[in-house]
Amino acid sequence: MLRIAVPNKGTLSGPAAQMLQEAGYRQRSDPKDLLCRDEANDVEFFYLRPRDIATYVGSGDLDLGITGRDLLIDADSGAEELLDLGFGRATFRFAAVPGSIKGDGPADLTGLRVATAYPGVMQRWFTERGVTAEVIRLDGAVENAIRLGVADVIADVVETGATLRQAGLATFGEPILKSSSVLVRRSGAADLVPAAKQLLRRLQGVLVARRYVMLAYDVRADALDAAVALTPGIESPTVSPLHREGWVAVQAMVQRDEVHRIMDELYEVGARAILVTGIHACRL
Ligand SMILES: Nc1ncnc2c1ncn2[C@@H]1O[C@H](COP(=O)(O)OP(=O)(O)OP(=O)(O)O)[C@@H](O)[C@H]1O
Ligand SMILES: O=P(O)(O)OC[C@H]1O[C@H](OP(=O)(O)OP(=O)(O)O)[C@H](O)[C@@H]1O
Ligand SMILES: [Mg+2]
Repeated sequence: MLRIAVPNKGTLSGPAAQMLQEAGYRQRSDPKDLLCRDEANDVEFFYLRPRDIATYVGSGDLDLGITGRDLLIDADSGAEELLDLGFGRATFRFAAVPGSIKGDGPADLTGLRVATAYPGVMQRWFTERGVTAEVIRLDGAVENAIRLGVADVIADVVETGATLRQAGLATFGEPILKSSSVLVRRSGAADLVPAAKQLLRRLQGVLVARRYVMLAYDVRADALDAAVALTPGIESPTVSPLHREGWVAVQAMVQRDEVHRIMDELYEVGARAILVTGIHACRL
């Protein structure tokens, strides 16, 4: 039975379970459950702290896991990214009291105290740049470390930036990394077993279903080339004859975030009855 690690709490937990459900897997009904067997798919889900997931997968005790890219890098435990799952996007950034740091380059941090819940990410970042700084490991509420005099600078997850603003801090410098939820496996593991390949394909299918919509419209045959140039689809659009002579119906997948622009342009080339429908599942 395939063994998968899923976040049990926190930002990634709900969206991870939702995505697995959309991919056709059974998920726990009680948030206190730490194990859920999906007999039909021959998969067992273990609900774990997202920070621990790379450790279990890196050791080979679990086959695959869902965690954050920042947590994967921080753990440095022999697990590697297999697929970006697209939710839980955040940047990992330096922040300080505005004006308190003399510059925003790595060397400007020399000798400073940097508080973070991601000491592995930070140690590596400093080592790679040959900068000596003191990394202070905290568990959370890192923003408080500066006003409490424990650190000069923090390095933390920033999503909306609201937490930093409320603490009177501002980001500086380039983002340390861009994080997202990721599917991970043991580094350098042999080929995926069939059940793991199937899970990967299903998750890729969910990503496509989320990214694309189905567009259908009618257009005069003499404007078909112009319309199809706007909606080339994945392989090629489906074109079927309409009962009304000289008209055809077209169906093609288009990216959700482009659909309104494409509809405007289709209308301009003469397309009518332009309809958009969602895709619930997909295997390309
Ligand atoms: N707004 C956010 N706050 C915290 N983590 C976020 C946010 N957005 C995305 N993430 C990602 O979620 C992961 C951290 O999840 P984790 O469950 O450890 O912390 P959390 O969501 O802050 O929960 P808690 O602090 O309550 O334990 C990281 O990969 C991080 O990049
Ligand atoms: O940019 P924002 O949208 O404000 O989100 C980022 C903040 O959210 C998280 O804190 P969390 O609430 O998890 O508390 P913690 O520091 O105790 O983990 C994270 O550590 C940042 O502080
Ligand atoms: Mg947190």
